[in-house]
Amino acid sequence: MATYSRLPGSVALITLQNPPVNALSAAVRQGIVDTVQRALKDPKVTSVVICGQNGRFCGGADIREFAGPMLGPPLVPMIHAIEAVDKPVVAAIEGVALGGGLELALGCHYRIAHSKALLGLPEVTLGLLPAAGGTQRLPRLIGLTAALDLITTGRHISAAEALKLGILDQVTDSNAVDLAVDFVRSVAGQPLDSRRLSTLACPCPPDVDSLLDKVMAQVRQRSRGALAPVACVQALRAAATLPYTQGMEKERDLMATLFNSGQARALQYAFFSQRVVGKWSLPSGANWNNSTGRTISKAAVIGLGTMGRGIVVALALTGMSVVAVETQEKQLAEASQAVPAMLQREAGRRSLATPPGVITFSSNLQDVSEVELVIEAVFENMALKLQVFRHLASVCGPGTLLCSNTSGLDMDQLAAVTKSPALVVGMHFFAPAHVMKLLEVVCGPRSSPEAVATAMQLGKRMGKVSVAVGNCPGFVGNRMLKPYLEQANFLLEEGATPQQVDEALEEFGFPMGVFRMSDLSGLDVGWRIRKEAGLTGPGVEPSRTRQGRRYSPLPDQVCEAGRLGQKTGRGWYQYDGPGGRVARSDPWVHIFLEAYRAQHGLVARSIAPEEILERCLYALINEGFNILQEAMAAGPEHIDAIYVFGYGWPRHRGGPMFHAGQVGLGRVLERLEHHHHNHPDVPHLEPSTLLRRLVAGGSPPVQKWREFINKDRVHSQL
Ligand SMILES: CC/C=C/CC(=O)SCCNC(=O)CCNC(=O)[C@H](O)C(C)(C)COP(=O)(O)OP(=O)(O)OC[C@H]1O[C@@H](n2cnc3c(N)ncnc32)[C@H](O)[C@@H]1OP(=O)(O)O
Repeated sequence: MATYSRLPGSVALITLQNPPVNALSAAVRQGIVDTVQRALKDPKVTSVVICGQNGRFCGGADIREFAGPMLGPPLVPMIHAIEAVDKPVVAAIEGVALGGGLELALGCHYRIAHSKALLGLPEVTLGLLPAAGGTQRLPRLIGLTAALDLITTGRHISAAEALKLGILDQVTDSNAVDLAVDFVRSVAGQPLDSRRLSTLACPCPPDVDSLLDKVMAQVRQRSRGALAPVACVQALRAAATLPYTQGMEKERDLMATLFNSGQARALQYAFFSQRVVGKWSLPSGANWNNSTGRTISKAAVIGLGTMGRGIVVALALTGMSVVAVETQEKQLAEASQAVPAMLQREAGRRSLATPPGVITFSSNLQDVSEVELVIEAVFENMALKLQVFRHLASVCGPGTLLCSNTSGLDMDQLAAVTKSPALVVGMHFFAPAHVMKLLEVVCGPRSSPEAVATAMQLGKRMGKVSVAVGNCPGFVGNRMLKPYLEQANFLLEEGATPQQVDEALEEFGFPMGVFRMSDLSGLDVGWRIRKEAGLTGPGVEPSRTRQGRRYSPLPDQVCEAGRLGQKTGRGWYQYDGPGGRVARSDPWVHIFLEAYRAQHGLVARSIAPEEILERCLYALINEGFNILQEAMAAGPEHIDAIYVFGYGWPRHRGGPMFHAGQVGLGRVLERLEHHHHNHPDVPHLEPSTLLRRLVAGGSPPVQKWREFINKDRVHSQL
């Protein structure tokens, strides 16, 4: 709703009220329409200020309402009516003015903001465009070039930047509403024509067409199949080339197409998934709301390889002091050069309010005795990690939280060698750890609510999307990746080339196909994990089966040929040299694949992109159903957030579990059955019991899956 009050000096104050972000729900829109009418009719009112309750102007349209029928007054005529009012209307912006919130402000005659306010038109991130006149008014106010940037990226900007761009008229460090009230009194009675943005011409550079073509090309390349950024450019072309009324018609038509697209639903689901995962819970009943984490001010990181360095930077960026330990002198010397430079770069990029914490480098594990939390980030080797944990247990006090940045090893085994297993949790970062948004917080069977809460809070402080997961091999992300990678290798055995597999996945929307990604991360990484699992290495027979299941030794053989990927200039592709970035097809790989197939009596066949996608993606999704069944993830949103934020799953496809729902669970089941029939020696293709149960239950939407997940799970940890 919106409240109305009359202040001394003939000012009407309209306050939007819909906590927590004063989203423009039907009730709020109705409230605005009614209160604006009241101000208009009241002869004692000469001017109007619109603000939001609790220091937040408006977070835009109420996204939750998008799923249902449109009720209440629509935004477009409401904003038109405000613009047409013949008494000055000022938007007093505190907190946020986003999406429809900023569009409402653009319909006002003046905009005044607090210096800490954030403004933006993030609709594109929800698969939409600013369709309450945003694509037509903003470019008329700040020019086409700046509007293209803001609307196609959806980025939030500071009040200072908004002032510079001309979106704001004034910025204040004190109360924005008070300033707006004073200001509006001072402009009462002045002409308003030039303040009505819809009546202005759109400032454009001389060569509008070439600018729009250039931006369209950039957007298409960046968006990897997403529709909304393209529609944003089309709407802005209309703003630059058509009168306002026709521009609005174009905006409306484009919005109608987007609004009903699967992509908008997927992106809105991704928005809420990101928030759902913050609300973790454990089977004990402990959850985000009833558990208190510790506030960490001093932490340590053990191991300063690529991951450890990134973690040190991520921690220091929160302002805490960090002890960075590396026992190998050469590695320590390199890290103590590299880490401060990384920190400086990242702090500059983020324009931080808090100065970064102090980092102390040491080769002595004893130096972590005073810290409150330790993150071990040594090599992915259980014996080594156990050794470090034993050492930590003797060096640190019994109240120190001990975390491991393992990507899939048993956290409970590590907890068992410590004095306080309840204070042990996994913190699985993704490379580069100071940049990547995802953090898997691995809850072992003995992890206490306090330990989980501390790790989740710390993740949030580092700006991560933290997802609590259960303790199983590979946790959630890497466990699902395994059948995906396995299928990619099988497809090579059967006749595909690395390029064909990568192209199908990139066309789907992944930034990189599996083989390009493997070259980037290094083929030795997976090889070492497989060696640790006894699947490869000296003494292991190079056959195509392991423990009665199909196995492809292809990646082992490529790695053992010294082709480690980009770092050696050769992997699944060839590069210009070690460290090269541009992948080119390598005749060596094709000859190698032919020889391999001949050696194993395999006859190459032509494989369609559809089969590549089905086999890779449905195998991954199937494992997601197993994970849900075993409660290693609390819900499909958790898996989807992990894949969107950590594994490059295209956001406009929501995540693997959401995608399964969009494809149709029945279809996914049928194709898995088909592929399992053709490959009975691949257990990962055998449809999950949960998937079968969901299909038998009428394929409910993803939000209802929890009702079908077996309550008497064997391994329940979440
Ligand atoms: C005709 C159609 C026109 C569409 C135009 C639009 O306006 S589309 C919407 C554009 N607006 C946005 O995209 C803003 C989305 N919100 C945010 O970016 C952030 O929530 C925030 C406003 C920057 C606040 O961030 P903060 O970290 O402080 O809080 P949360 O993100 O955790 O949000 C708190 C709760 O509020 C819910 N919520 C936020 N925005 C909206 C919204 N626009 N509609 C509905 N609900 C919203 C959010 O889901 C959180 O809810 P919980 O239940 O507490 O999880």
